[in-house]
Amino acid sequence: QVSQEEVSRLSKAPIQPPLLIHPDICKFSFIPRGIPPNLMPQTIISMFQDLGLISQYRIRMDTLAKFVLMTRKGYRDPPYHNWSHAFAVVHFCYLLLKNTHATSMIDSLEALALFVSCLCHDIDHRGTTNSYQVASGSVLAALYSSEGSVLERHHFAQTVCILNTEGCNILENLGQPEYRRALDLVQDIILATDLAQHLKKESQLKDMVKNYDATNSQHKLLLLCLLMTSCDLSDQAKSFENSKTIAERIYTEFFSQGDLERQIGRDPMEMMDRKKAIIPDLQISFLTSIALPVYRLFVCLCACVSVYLCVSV
Ligand SMILES: Cc1nc2ccc(C(=O)N[C@]34C[C@H]5C[C@H](C[C@H](C5)C3)C4)cc2n2c(-c3ccccc3Cl)nnc12
Ligand SMILES: [Mg+2]
Ligand SMILES: [Zn+2]
Repeated sequence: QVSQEEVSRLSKAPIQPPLLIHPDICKFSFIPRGIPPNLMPQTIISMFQDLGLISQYRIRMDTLAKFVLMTRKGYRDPPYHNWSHAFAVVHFCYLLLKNTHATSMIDSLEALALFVSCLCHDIDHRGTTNSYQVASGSVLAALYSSEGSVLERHHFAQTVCILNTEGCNILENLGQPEYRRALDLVQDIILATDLAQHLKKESQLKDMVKNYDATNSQHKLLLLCLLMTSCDLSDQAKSFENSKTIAERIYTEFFSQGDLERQIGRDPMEMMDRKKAIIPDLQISFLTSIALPVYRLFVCLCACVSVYLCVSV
């Protein structure tokens, strides 16, 4: 729980425009960690406001404040999958929604669902992977391993749990059909953050990008998943210094998991094994085989859509 005092302090604070919180906040090169952690909740509220989501969906300020604070509380503090990662992902999503054609390709409910998904996509992450949940026979594996994407199903369940907490339901003023659609979108988008699932969709994503059809709901969903993955990996799209710092946090998590796997008598994957992993090599293969293709797809999509927009105007 969060204290009523904290909620009312945040909900009564005047909403400053994002640029007043940090002059570089609207630049893709901005490192979100430049925002002090105690200012992150109000920066998120400021982004909600700037995207027009508060007025459009009649979100009560005290509800939004409690929702953001409960979400922050929902994150643990592993080296990488913590609140500051969630904030970095939300910030990139804000920039995407402000600066690219994405807004012409998705409607405002989808934008709301994407933004909320970015905030909540790793809630209660333990700093270990899906395969470790299954290998260690964790409670989450017992709950979700039959459907796969164990962690991501848990992140979504935690999100619903917060929305169902008294005074936290920021979607309460949506009509019933919109509410249903928003929750279904948040579920699909959070599930899309399982990289194993993203890799399986590679060919569908390529096809969507080539013949993007805004009336095709499958294309819309694939686009939202691509945007979500772009946000989740966005620390790799910044300065080398930032990418290196983030990779170090990720491998700290991976190697701790490798140590745990040894303790339960299992042989860790190379990228989890501090004795075998060569981080530069692993990062080059991650960037070339997973991260770069994501951003190339997005750039290609924007090119295709801007041609489409010029032609259709
Ligand atoms: C910099 C960087 N490096 C990363 C290197 C590797 C992997 C990774 O999960 N690899 C795979 C490789 C195969 C096929 C699937 C399932 C498993 C087997 C494990 C993926 C992730 C990495 N990652 C993420 C990230 C994004 C989403 C969830 C978790 C994380 Cl950690 N965000 N940034 C980074
Ligand atoms: Mg995740
Ligand atoms: Zn993430």
